[in-house]
Amino acid sequence: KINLVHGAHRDGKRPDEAMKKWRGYGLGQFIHWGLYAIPGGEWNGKTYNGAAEWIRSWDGIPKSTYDSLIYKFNPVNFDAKAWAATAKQMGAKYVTITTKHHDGFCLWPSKYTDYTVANSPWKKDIIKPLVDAYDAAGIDVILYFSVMDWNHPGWRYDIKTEADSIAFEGFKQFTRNQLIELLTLYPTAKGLWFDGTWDKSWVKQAAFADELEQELRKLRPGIIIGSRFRADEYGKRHFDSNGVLIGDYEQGWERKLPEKIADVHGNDWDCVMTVPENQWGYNKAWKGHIKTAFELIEMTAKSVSLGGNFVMNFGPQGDGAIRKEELQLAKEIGDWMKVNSEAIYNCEYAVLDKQDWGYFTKKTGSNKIYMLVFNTPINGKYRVKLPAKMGISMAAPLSNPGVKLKIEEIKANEYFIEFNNPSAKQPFVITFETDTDKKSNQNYEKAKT
Ligand SMILES: COc1ccc([C@H]2[C@H](O)[C@H](O)[C@H](C)N2C)cc1
Repeated sequence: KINLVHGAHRDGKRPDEAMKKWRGYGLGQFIHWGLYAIPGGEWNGKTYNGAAEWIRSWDGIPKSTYDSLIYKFNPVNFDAKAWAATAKQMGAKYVTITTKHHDGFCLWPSKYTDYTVANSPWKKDIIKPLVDAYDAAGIDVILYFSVMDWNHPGWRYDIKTEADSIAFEGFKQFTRNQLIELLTLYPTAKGLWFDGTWDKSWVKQAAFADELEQELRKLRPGIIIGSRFRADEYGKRHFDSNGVLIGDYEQGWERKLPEKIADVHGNDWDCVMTVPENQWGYNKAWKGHIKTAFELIEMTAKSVSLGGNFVMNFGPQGDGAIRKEELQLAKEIGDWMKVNSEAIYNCEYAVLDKQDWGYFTKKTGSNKIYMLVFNTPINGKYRVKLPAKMGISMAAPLSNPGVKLKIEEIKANEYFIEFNNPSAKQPFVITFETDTDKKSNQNYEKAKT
């Protein structure tokens, strides 16, 4: 083990109530909204091929021209309650909202820069109504904050000269001021989601970032900060030089999912996912592969089955309305969650071998197991392997608990649960209970000798 001052200060899952609540969310919403939603991936009739929220970095647009988009920010169709209602009916338990993306435009009236909503035609705070609306809907709010700030004169990609160093010192104080301002203005926020922390300039600030993280945790006890905020003194990010996760949960799962439980190293984690292949901010061209509700539900099931949460991104339009395709997905996911969310909320890795028909989840603190079925076996028999001495009882469709499904023990600790569900067009859930004393329940049929 290397002696580290600014590596991880804790190992393993945080045991406190705030983190237990986070662990049980299952499904979340990401919102990417800002000036980039106005051009929506297009400029002077030409489409930008990168991610729409990165359009400022496109050679095709002078930076000052992009920056003057502030004078066009007037989202007449913005309705915080409507956004929260969409998330509520979808079944999201938390939302991560961009307060400031890389372009430096602040959706709150920060007093540390003029580049905020206060100096736009809209004038009003966007974050406050959103925090209030989501809090009222019972959806916890996490504030996304990009450290990299293309608008601030003190930002540097690396520190090469004395002048860089002086400028960046000012930038570091500005960043600290804005973070304290956000936690002070929006005290109900449950976490900070940091981005724009990969450049050398910030990676070299191990001591400053470590002290700042500790200051923020003292200011807001219980606040949740993931592995994207800071590097250790050797420049290691996410996992420190001893391989220990820095922060409260792993934030490396961006547009990708772990395959097996070993991939998550016993840590908390969530996956943040775009609906198109790689568009976070609003992009007019809704092109390439657009994930269906079925795919997004399967990613949610897979995430929870591996002990994580799944966060689906929304990129509201420049006028403040959520695009109809995203509203439709939210509706379809919500309809599925209405029937099956018991298998998602407050569930965890079931410590059972994955089977071809889908994913296992386990209700935290109970012996209830859920089988989330995405691939129905032609013979209607669902294979389940249990650890030795563990029994299985009362298998039933989650949507129809009165139906007792036949359980056949086909060999030691291996069972078929029979369920013919030919009309299934949507993923469905079978549930059963395990108990440690196998002798106690004889309702499974011994394999025919
Ligand atoms: C350099 O590759 C990047 C950098 C930043 C991102 C940003 C996206 O703009 C979005 O905010 C995502 C959550 N974040 C990682 C994506 C890819």
